[in-house]
Parts: sequence; structure tokens; C-alpha cells
Amino acid sequence: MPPRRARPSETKYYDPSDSEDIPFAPPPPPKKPRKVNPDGRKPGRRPKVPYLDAEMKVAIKAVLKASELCQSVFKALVTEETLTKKDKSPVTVADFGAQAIVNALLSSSFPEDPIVGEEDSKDLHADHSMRDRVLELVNSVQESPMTADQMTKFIDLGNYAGGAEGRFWTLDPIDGTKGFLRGEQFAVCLALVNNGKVELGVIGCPNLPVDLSKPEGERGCLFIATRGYGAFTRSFASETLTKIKTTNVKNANETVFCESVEAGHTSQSESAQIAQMLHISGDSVRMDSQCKYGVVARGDAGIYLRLPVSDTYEEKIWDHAGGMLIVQEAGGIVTDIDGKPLDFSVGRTLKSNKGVVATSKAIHEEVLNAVRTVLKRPFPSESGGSEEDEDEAEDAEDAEEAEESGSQSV
Ligand SMILES: Nc1ncnc2c1ncn2[C@@H]1O[C@H](COP(=O)(O)O)[C@@H](OP(=O)(O)O)[C@H]1O
Ligand SMILES: [Mg+2]
Repeated sequence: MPPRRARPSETKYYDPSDSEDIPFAPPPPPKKPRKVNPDGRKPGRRPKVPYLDAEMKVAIKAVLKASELCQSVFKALVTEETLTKKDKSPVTVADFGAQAIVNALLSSSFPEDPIVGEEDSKDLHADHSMRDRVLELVNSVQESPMTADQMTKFIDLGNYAGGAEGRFWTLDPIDGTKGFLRGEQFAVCLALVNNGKVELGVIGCPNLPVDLSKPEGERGCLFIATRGYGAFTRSFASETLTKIKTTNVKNANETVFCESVEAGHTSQSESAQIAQMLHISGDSVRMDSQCKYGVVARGDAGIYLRLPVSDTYEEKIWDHAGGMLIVQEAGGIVTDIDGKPLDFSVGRTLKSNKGVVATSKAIHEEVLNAVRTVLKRPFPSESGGSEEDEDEAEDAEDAEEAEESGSQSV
């Protein structure tokens, strides 16, 4: 039946002064006009258009090509014999080859950009047979072959000193050389730094399972992040990007921590004490290379600790730039063991920092306090400094923006 229409005598005409029974809602105050930029975004926000899109595409191509080269070196050159003799030549060949490939691609697309790379060609000038092996390999994956002279010049483009001004790339052609030789984890790591801030990070992990709970399943993962736009992963085989997030646990003992396989790169005895203090019962996940940042970013582990074993060692920027950004953009926090942000503006090393504490957001303070206690580092009130400096606040804002922004296609 259709609803009964009110007869004219039943219709109420509202006069606010004549009855208290009739609910009266004052009209809402006029809305303040929202400040927006001409393209609709809030002031200070980055445009929701692909940011550093061209750079990202070239970085992905370079990392995939270099990864391919490393995998073919492994298949051809890493044998029982090289392993028992502790012969490092396969990693040397792959290191130089991967740096030549990546630098050649970067310099053809962004000829103005300097590069901070791990390798230089000095050793190749002294060993021509090694140089020729590297050249053969490089040309097997290059579209247009290069000469030995061109190849050494490409390798040496990586000699830039870094610093606070302008933009530059930083490259670790094989991070986790020891893992590479063992047939375990290693990574090709590339990042773009602008005015001391990491803006883009791409890490290729050829041996990392796409799903860590299926170690025998598909391997080969890329991790990709641009500052302010979130972190993504994809497999080597597929171009589909998946947004990644760090774990959302509230307490450190609900997650696992990862660290280097090499006791010479991190203090494993102190990390065990920290784990005990945090009531983390499981064993640590030991893994070589920046793959550790990747597993924290996608929530497989909640914590990555790198605890100094020497007073004089300075961490290298190429060992952390991409990984740090990927974890931050996935919602995590990355500091050194004193809670300071990693400073990429001071040259080829992180000389203003000591160690690394990378975790999901909610547990960072808890983990950092345990690190400070075990390593006997000063707490902020003792040192007089504030943990949250301007940079950290800015990074947090960028991560928030990433949260709001949607997915990005490559
Ligand atoms: N004493 C030390 N403390 C910390 N890191 C060190 C170190 N000596 C070497 N490294 C770095 O540790 C990196 C490997 O990291 P991880 O142990 O996490 O796999 C090495 O990168 P390469 O393998 O590219 O040389 C190297 O730069
Ligand atoms: Mg390295």
C-alpha cells in the first residue's frame, strides 16, 4: 500500500517562536573554506601523482638486470671448489659486473646524477683476466655490448663523495657478499638521496621467498618505496605491486627479531640479552644483507637490530639507504642505537650514527630502551637531547601521507 499522504489540516508549518516541542537545530556554522592547492591537494602535501616515476622505473630495471647477472654468476662460478677454497672471485666478478650494469643504466637516463657505489675499478686494472671475465658477463646481459674501457669508466662513476647537497644515487651491487657465496640471502640495493634525504629505494632479493612460510616456494622479491608514497613489494616474475605494512603488534614479545648472520657485523651476544629483556622467546632470524629491512617492512619480523662490534666502524650509506626508507614507508621507525635518525648527508658513511634499530612503530620505544640498557647508552634525559628531532617528525608526517595515498603503478 502506498504511504498515506498528510491531509492539508495535518501539515505543520514550523515557526521557532511558537512552540518548545518542535525540535530546533540551529543551522551549522558556515564551513571555513579549506585551503587547497590548484590541483585539489592540501597545502604542504605532495601531489597524488606518481612521484619520481621515471627514476623508479629505471631503478627497478637496473636492479632486476643486476640481480639476473648475480644469479648467473652464482650458477656458473660458485662451486664446491670455490667454497672450500674460500675463493672470493665469484663475488668479485658479480660485484663489478652488477655495478657496471646499474651505473650504465643510471648514467644513460640521468647523466647529471652522481653515484656513490661500493666498488671501484682499481683491482680490475691490475688483473686483466678478471676484467675480461667481468666484461664477458656484463655483455651477456647488456643490450649493446661495451668495451673494457667503457666498463671500467661505468664502474668508477660510483666514486662520488656524497654529502648534504643535491641529488645522488647510492648503490650496493651485492649486499651480503657472504650470503651470496653461501647460496643464501643477498641483495642488489639502489637508493636516490636528495639534499641528504633518501627519496627512493629499490632492493632486489633474488633468493628471498615471496612467502617466508613457504621457503621452498617462489623466490625473488623486490621492495620499492618513494618517500611519502608508501612501500610496495612484487616478485621478480610479476609486475603486480602489493602495498606492505610492518607488523601491528603492541609488544615486542609478540614478534621476532632479525640480525646479521655474521657475528663480525653485529653483536649477537648483546642482541640475545636484549631479546631476553624483551621476553622474546623464539630464536632470532639470521639473514644476510638488506633483505632484513624487507622482512621487517612486510611484517615477517618486527625488529632488525644491528649492534656495533667495533668503536671505529662506520656503517656505509649503501648498506642502509633503501632499506631504511622501505621500512619507514611501511609504517616502521628506523634509528641508530641512540634513537637518532640515520643521517645520509655526511658523506659515504653514516659517521654521525652508531648501529641500527629498525622496528614497527608501536614497539620502537620499548626496543630502544632495552638496547640502551644492555649497551649502556645514555637515555635522552641523561644526554639532555630530545629523541624526536625535526627530521623524525618530518619522516612521521611523510609516513602518514603514505598511509593516505593509494597504490602506485609501475
Ligand atoms: N664491522 C662491521 N660492522 C658492521 N657492518 C659491517 C662490518 N664489516 C662489514 N660490514 C658490512 O656488512 C654488510 C653486510 O651486512 P649483513 O651482515 O647485514 O649481511 C657488508 O656489505 P657487503 O656484503 O656488501 O660487503 C659490509 O658493508
Ligand atoms: Mg653491503
